[in-house]
Amino acid sequence: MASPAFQVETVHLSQFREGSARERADFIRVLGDSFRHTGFVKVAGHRVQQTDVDGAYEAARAFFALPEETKRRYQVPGGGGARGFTSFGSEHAKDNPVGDLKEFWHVGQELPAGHPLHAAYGDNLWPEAEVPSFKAHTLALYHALEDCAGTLLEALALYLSLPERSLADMILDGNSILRLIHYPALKDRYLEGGVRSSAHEDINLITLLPAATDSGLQLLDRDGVWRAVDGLAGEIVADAGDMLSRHLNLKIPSTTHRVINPDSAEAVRYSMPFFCHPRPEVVLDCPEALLEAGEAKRFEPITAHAFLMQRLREIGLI
Ligand SMILES: O=C(O)CCC(=O)C(=O)O
Ligand SMILES: [Fe+2]
Repeated sequence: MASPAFQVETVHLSQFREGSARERADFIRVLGDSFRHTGFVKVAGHRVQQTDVDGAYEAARAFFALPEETKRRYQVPGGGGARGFTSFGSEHAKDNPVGDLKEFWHVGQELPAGHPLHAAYGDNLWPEAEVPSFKAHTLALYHALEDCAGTLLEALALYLSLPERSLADMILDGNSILRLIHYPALKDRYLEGGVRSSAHEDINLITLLPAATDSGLQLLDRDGVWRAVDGLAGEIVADAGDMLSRHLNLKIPSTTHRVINPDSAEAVRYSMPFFCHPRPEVVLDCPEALLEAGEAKRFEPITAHAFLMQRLREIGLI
C-alpha cells in the first residue's frame, strides 16, 4: 500500500509569478513539500507555449523517421552523446547492462562564439538539410523550459529559506540539455530484457518533462510501489536529480523513475526531458544555512563537471 501522504501535487506557476503574497507562499509550500516527499511535482500555468512543444515533437518525429545511416551521421564519436544523435540501445541505467529501448537527440546550450564557455560546451549539431525547422523549434523549447526551470528553482530556494536566486543562478548559461527521445514500437526494435527506460535517477539539478505523447512514466514511491506520474497535456512534470539532492544534503530526494514497456507492440512514444544543469565550474556543496544543529555534510564538495563525468561513465555514454 502506498502511504497516504504520498501525492505528486500540481502547482500553477502563474501563482508564483503574478499572484498575491498569499498565493506565492502557497505555491512555494506546495511545490517544496511535493518535491521533498516525492521528488516530483507537476507544473501548470507556466509560460511554455504548446506551439513550442508541438513544434519540437514535430521536428523529433521527422528526424527519427530518417534512415539509420542518415541519423548516424549526427553521432559524435567519443562525444558521450552530449550533442546530436545517440543510437538505439546505447544508454543503459547504472544497474542494468541491457540498453534502453530508445534513441535520442541532445540539444545543448547555444552560446555565442566569444562566450567563455563556448569551447567547453562545443557546438550543437543541426539536421538542417533533412529537417530545416529542427533548430528553431528545439531551441525555442529549450529556452522556454530553461526559463521555467529558473523560476521553479527560485521557489524551491525560498522554500528552503535560501537566497531567492541561489539555485537559479547555478543554471545561468548552464550545461543543460534538451533530450528528444523516440521509443520505437517494440515490434520494430527490441533487445531481450530491455525496457524503454530502466529504473534510474536523473544526474542533474531538476528535470522538466513536457507531457509525453503516451503514458508509461512511473516513479518509485517510498513504500517501493511503482506509480504512474504522467502529466496531462499542457502540464510539465518536474523531478529532482542527484545534483540537487547532493547539494541539499539529501533534503530533497532524487526519486527513482522509469518508463515501462507498453502492452501493445505497435505503440510508439516520444518524450522531451529538459535536464537542467549548472555551469561546469559550479560547486555542489550544501549551504551551511541549510544544516540543522549537529547535522554534518554527507558529501565532499564537487564541481558539476566532475560529478557529470563520473555519472556518464557509469551509464556507458563515455
Ligand atoms: O521518457 C520519459 O518520460 C522519461 C525519460 C527519462 O526519465 C530520462 O530520459 O531520464
Ligand atoms: Fe529520467
